[in-house]
Amino acid sequence: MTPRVDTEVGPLRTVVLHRPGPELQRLTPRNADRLLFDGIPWVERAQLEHDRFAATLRSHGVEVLLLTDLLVEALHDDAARTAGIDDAVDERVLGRELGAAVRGQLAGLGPAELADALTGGLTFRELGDGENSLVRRMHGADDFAVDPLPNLMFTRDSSMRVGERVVAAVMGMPARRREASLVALAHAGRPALGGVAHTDPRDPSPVEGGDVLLLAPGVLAIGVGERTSPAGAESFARAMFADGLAHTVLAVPITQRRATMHLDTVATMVDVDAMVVFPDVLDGLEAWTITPGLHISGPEPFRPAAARAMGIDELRALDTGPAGVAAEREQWDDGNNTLALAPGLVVAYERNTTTNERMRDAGIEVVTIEGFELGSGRGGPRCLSCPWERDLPS
Ligand SMILES: NC(=[NH2+])NCCC[C@H](N)C(=O)O
Repeated sequence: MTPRVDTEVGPLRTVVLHRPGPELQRLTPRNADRLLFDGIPWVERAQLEHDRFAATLRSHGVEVLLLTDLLVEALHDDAARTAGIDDAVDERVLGRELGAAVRGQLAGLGPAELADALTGGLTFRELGDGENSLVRRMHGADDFAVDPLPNLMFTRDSSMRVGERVVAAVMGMPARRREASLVALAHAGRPALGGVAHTDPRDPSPVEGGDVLLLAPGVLAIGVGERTSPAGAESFARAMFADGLAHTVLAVPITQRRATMHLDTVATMVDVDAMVVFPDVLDGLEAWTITPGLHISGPEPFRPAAARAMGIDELRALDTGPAGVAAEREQWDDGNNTLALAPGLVVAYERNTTTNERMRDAGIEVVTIEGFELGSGRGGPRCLSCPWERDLPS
């Protein structure tokens, strides 16, 4: 039977994570902004935190698939190798001659080394000796000939599973564009896992997984803001309806700024009828309701619209603490970005003490992990995980 994911909170069986690797080693104060990091992580420590996160999931009976393992396996296949290399080598940056040389260099690598190069990138210093190229001479030795993908560990954003379907995202930010094709490639090597289908390969409108919340079977919320555009939400809704994967899609406007880059930075589901929400947005959150045939109504307040679509009386909102500085600090540190292991059981960063306490007061069981280095890219347990299989909540 093909694994499936229908909700945010059904008992989690299998998840895809990416253990941060050589790509994090590339971050410097000069490139961090462009590569979407707010700090320079201590890499070994980030890996340790990630290993502990994976161990926490395993101790709750969750099978953990690591993206690098899938990718290396996929890169045994010639077509996959060519696709990965084609996507990584940008002739607009390298020019024709050097582009060909870099292709040749990558083609000579074994699957594991190629996976390292595709995720960690290549600097001009790391290119083999070769032709007398203006491009080579005019670039600094530490400039990137192939960009690294330091955000790859946020596996939630680059692909998502809705029902049986795995959808490769269309990434909104140039720094993350290649992640989605790399992830698609990694999964394509494992057809047993269900395969990947793009919403529509001709459609470039962005939709990132951090914006897509499976509120209940057949009911999706899509944040529209910095990463997902109205056109992306519309085409995603159309694709979901066409394949019978949703009966209602709620498009939820969120402020276009760094702190609220995805819907899951301000709200995540913690139980079948409850979310943890950043108090500053709680009252203002609205939704456009879209149903098959692209019938659109709204906007109206989000929670009643969501409850109606979900067929429940009320969608409970637990907040991050009283609006103000404390809540703002914890929202920035991904206090609202929880990963549910089952209804009423979530993984959260330890540091967000107020939010965690409030969730516990409301009867939610909170398992904490450290996230001091992992969080420097602005992502919490939900962003760091792409559920591959969940049971339906009972
Ligand atoms: N689903 C999420 N909230 N993901 C967080 C992604 C963080 C990443 N550095 C970015 O800016 O893209």
